[in-house]
Amino acid sequence: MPYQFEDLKKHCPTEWRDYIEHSFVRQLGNASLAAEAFQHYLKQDYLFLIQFARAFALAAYKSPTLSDLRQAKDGLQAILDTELDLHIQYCNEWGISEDELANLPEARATLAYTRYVLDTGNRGDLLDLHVALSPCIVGYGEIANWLNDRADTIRGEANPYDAWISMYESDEFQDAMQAEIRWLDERLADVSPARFEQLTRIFRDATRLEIDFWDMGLNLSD
Ligand SMILES: Cc1ncc(C[n+]2csc(CCO)c2C)c(N)n1
Repeated sequence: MPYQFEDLKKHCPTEWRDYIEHSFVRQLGNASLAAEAFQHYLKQDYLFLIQFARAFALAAYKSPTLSDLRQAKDGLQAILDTELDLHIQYCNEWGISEDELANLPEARATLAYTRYVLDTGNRGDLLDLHVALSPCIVGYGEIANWLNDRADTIRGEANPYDAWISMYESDEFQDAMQAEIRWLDERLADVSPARFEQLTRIFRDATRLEIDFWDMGLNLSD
């Protein structure tokens, strides 16, 4: 049986569930999340996205074909043209300028996750890098869908975090998630069991670092 993206998730079910169904996510959905926690998360996510933009640029650099280049470019473009706009807009509403954002110190969870992905991409090949990036791309799309399926999720003006959910449930992000899964399915089909084990480790580590990122937001840790 050839491997598929789904098999990566099957090899770390507990970590994947702890990431998707994290308390931060539940509270964001039912509008009970403390404003300070969301602010702390979103400010750190601005810094995170700048490093992740570099990781997608690294994927472009490591791309041998035009279609691989396009896949990397789509990720970079989504960060620069869509995702960061939401962060800048929320922060403007709170009176935080972009200059201030750019000069914030990085929390340890931000440093650990972003540098882990960049290092994995630097020393490994394009597949290692895409596997390291996949919990972020696929996870946030899944989180938006998971929240939408829950009865206690509050949508619209009654939830200050509605714009966040809307962004990740949008066709643009859902399509990007599907494109990433297709890209990975095609490459994973050819890997050996030993190589799959290596990739599973990367996937699990990146998923654990996503959990730490939610914890950082909830606990206001720096
Ligand atoms: C900690 C953290 N993890 C994942 C995302 C979501 N995300 C980051 S880059 C990207 C792909 C292109 O937009 C997506 C979906 C985030 N914002 N912050």
